[in-house]
Amino acid sequence: MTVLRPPVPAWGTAAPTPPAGSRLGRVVRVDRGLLTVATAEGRARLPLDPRLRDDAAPAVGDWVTVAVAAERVTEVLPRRSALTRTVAGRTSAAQVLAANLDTVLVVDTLVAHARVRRIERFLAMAWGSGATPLLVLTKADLCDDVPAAVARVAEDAVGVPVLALSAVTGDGLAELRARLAPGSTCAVVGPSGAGKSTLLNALAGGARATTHEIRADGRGRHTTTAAELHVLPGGALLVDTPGLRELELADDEGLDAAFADVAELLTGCRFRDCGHGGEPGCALAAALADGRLDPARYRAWRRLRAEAERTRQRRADRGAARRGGAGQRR
Ligand SMILES: Nc1nc2c(ncn2[C@@H]2O[C@H](COP(=O)(O)OP(=O)(O)OP(=O)(O)O)[C@@H](O)[C@H]2O)c(=O)[nH]1
Ligand SMILES: [Zn+2]
Repeated sequence: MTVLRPPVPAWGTAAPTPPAGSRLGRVVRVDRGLLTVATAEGRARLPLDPRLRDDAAPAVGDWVTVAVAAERVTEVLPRRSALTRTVAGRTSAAQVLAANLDTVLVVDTLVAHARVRRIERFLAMAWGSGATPLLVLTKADLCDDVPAAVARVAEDAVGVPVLALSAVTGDGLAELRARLAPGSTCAVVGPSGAGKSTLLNALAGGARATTHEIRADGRGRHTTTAAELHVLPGGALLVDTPGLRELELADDEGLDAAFADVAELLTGCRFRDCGHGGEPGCALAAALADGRLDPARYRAWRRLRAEAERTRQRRADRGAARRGGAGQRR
């Protein structure tokens, strides 16, 4: 096997035991058709065993087994957690963006957003992945009253730690680094312009290669599709996943966690199948009426729930079509 670079020094706190007779590796980069895998011997660019192609493709962060003699990845080991998005289009297949994450950094700015509304879906996505979300609020240098802004957001981000920082002054960066344990794996998600790239660069130091390239034909910038796992100076591992723009919830797994307050209220509805649309004894209606539930938060919950339901329905339809014997795979 061709050793390209020294191996990833920190193996992750939960490295599985390699199956007998094979070598264990972690996927650190995915390019079209080729995986860069770090093993104890070093990094290698390897193809996937053709027999595996019909299965879910490995993602950055996946633990895999490598057949040394054949120089190929033979097996993707079960994932502890996975950050997924639904691929746009008719099929709504879930694409794994990053596997085996411990922490998902949900990034937004402290400027001009008093509430957590626009990142609720990212929090839900983080909870749904099985990892623990950490809310990072950037551009503290542009915010007049950081503690007040943090307090407002923290109120809606139930159960999620909130950290404020500035990539310009460096304030708060040390606190964030201290939360990323050596050997743990994290990823960064958040809306456009939130400061994700800037934060990644600040965390990774020189370790991160640019993901923006100038197109040879002069038609402007494009973002490479490669996702990559970087080793941060402190020993934590960071998944760099470009293209998280068109986020859609793949399921409602994360919703109850992101909206724990709403989920709690729901248990009080008189009817178990309450549609919360004016039925008698609806606990949500009562909470809205007496101000315990913020109407905007309620609307956000309904929107995300409907989105998850549409995705679920499309998946079910697709599954039914496949079982119907059309014989079209993938
Ligand atoms: N003042 C200040 N500006 C910042 C900070 N962090 C990022 N910025 C600026 O905010 C703008 C957006 O930052 P990016 O890092 O490109 O944001 P992004 O989330 O990666 O955006 P997309 O690539 O569109 O997803 C840039 O002009 C940054 O220089 C900060 O802490 N303070
Ligand atoms: Zn109800």
